[in-house]
Amino acid sequence: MSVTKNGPRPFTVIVEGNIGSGKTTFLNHFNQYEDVCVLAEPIEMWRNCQGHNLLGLMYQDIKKWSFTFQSYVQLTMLQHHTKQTSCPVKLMERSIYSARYCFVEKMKQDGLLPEASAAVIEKHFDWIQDYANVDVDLVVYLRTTPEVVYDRMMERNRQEEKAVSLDYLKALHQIHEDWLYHKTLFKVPAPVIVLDADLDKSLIREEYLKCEPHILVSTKA
Ligand SMILES: Nc1ncnc2c1ncn2[C@@H]1O[C@H](COP(=O)(O)OP(=O)(O)OP(=O)(O)O)[C@@H](O)[C@H]1O
Repeated sequence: MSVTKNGPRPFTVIVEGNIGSGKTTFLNHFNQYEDVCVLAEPIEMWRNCQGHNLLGLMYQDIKKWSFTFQSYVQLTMLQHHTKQTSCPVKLMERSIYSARYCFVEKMKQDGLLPEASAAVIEKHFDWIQDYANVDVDLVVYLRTTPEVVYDRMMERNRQEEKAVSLDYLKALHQIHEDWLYHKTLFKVPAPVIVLDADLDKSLIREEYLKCEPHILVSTKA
């Protein structure tokens, strides 16, 4: 446990990357370690907010639902960041950071989130950063090319993602790149490990093993 301004918290790792970059697969690999608290697939919460599929609504009518969706994403991410665990390591799929820096930013750029709505999300985000325990220790960036993740997305054929275009994935890719690779866009919340996530499932294990020692630092594994 490291001690921050907000008290003790586990060594916290966030896993970031484009849609279809393999975040869930990466996180599932770490389920084998009992000292690691794995918080995967926040998408399942977005699909069921008291019976409402907010992800589906967002894709059906982005202008109408963007604020509702992003408010809920921010809440679910905050819940994951602050979730208590006795494990020395916490591994999270996405974070309040990618929600704000990648997705809210893209919606703003595209004029899909009114400025006043974006301002409210940003106010919440700033408050959370100042007063909640959302610090992280490591970012794992699953780096991909847009064409590869587009093929994966088509193959998995998620109902809600039918409207997602290659152009959208290219734009999201660029935001991830500028944020986590070139480090020119927004503040990076922790040191970044970059993995080649274009690799096929049969070869990606090697990449996982490369970063394991950096993640399991505080465990007995
Ligand atoms: N703020 C946001 N944070 C995360 N996803 C968002 C956000 N806004 C919209 N989305 C949408 O949620 C869906 C889930 O994408 P995400 O990359 O989080 O998971 P994934 O594609 O299942 O990950 P992977 O395939 O890498 O395991 C996508 O359709 C994405 O466009």
